[in-house]
Amino acid sequence: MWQERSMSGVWKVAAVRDAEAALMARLPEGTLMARAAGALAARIGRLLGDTGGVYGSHVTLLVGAGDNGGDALYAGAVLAERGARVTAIEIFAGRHHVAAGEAFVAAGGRFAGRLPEHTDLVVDGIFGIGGRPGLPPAAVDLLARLAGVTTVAVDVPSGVEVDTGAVSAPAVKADVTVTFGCRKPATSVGAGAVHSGLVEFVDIGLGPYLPEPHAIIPTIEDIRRWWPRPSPYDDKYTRGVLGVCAGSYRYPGAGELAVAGALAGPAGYIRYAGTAARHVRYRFPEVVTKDRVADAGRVQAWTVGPGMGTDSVAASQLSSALDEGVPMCLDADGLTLLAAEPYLLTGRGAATVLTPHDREYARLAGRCTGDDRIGDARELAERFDCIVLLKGYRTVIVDPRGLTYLNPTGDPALATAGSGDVLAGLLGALLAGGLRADRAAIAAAFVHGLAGREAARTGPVTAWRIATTLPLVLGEMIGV
Ligand SMILES: NC(=O)C1=CN([C@@H]2O[C@H](COP(=O)(O)OP(=O)(O)OC[C@H]3O[C@@H](n4cnc5c(N)ncnc54)[C@H](O)[C@@H]3O)[C@@H](O)[C@H]2O)[C@@H](O)CC1
Ligand SMILES: [K+]
Repeated sequence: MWQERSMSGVWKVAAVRDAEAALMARLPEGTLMARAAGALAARIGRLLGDTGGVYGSHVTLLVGAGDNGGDALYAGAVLAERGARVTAIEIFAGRHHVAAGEAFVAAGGRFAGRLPEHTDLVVDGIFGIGGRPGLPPAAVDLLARLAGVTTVAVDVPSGVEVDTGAVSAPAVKADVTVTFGCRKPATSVGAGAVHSGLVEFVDIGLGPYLPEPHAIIPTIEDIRRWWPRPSPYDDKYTRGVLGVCAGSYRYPGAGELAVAGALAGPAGYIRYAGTAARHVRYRFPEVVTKDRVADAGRVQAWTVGPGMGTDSVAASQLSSALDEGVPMCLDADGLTLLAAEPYLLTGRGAATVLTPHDREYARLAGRCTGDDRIGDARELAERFDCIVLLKGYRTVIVDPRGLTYLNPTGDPALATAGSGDVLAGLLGALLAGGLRADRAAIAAAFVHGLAGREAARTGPVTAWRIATTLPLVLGEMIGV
């Protein structure tokens, strides 16, 4: 039973089917479909309202053989009653949800063998949670001819693998996906999240019947609740001291960016250790710098890796930081060092967060990320007994027990050099501030994403601009 949080959980098909069966057994037949179709029609009505209204608009339904097509047809019936000209095209000739088809025709909708002259909005009712990856050629052809038309996907974008979000074959690219009962991986992770566009959740009453979710999408309220705040009795030490080992003679910028990210976090004190010390000292007078981790003094957490290099000096810096036995965010070159020495973390008592992008993942896992990003992250978390933050448009965060979170604030603008250095610094500061390591990873990704989006509003995004936007976002949105 996961009633309270059903808005932000993500469930796979088997769990959705079980919950639907349990709920349907208590309701008159057709109730759930009526709820779904009513909400779908309302959402389409709002979209059409933005472009001249429902009356007289041209809506095309792409209708598969199952209940997903039924939802589209019932919604089409509502729109036809409101004066839209609604055309339904069967993807599989002669096969559609019979009762929904009758209601659709009775309301004034019409079935046609080919596309109408003009379409204002297309509804993807080809496949829902019964869909297998890919689309039939007829659907691919129709979608190509409808390119550029506003597209609303029913429940999930057809063609996306529902349980993983993988797009391994042709799939619908929606502007809006209206999803029923709960969110699914198809709309929440991987390329599927991109194909879903804006996801609108419609509550059809499944909440009480859903088990523990496959993954959780944190909300801004979660982040506000978790973010450590100083008490009147705190001093700079009790707020947490973070050690940052990042940057080098060759890449001093990585040190500066990691420290900039860290300074936005809740730690009271940042110690820097590395060969970019001079640069860091000049840019941040508030940071105490040393060349060597071994000389840095006591800290409550370490961020190690960005731009530090992978030579023997870097390896000994990492090993000194590991010796401290405090929580650590290990990123970038630190991950390359770990890939070369996979037993580095064995027997470690303190939490470690690994923050790979796809190429770093491949180095660590010995294989590329595949179609199932949640599965990929879980595999690495189990292997290293660590928390893994696998970066992407929807960053996946898993703990070794398999608890999984999907960050909803990702933005393409974040894919810029040095952006990850800022994230690693911020994450480390949250660890030093005493936040549980999985939450530190989620909170850092969430706020980092918000900062990227905010920075993108006023021009091209650079890592430095993400870092300098963090305090603004924290003040205005998280209330720090
Ligand atoms: N079960 C329920 O309680 C509710 C279901 N609803 C809707 O029902 C949907 C699920 O309906 P169905 O279970 O009928 O399944 P779908 O409507 O997803 O379609 C399944 C049909 O398409 C075929 N198919 C799937 N992938 C294919 C592919 N790649 N190529 C060719 N054929 C393929 C299947 O063999 C099957 O005949 C949900 O997504 C949702 O839209 C909603 O009405 C809400 C209530
Ligand atoms: K669909």
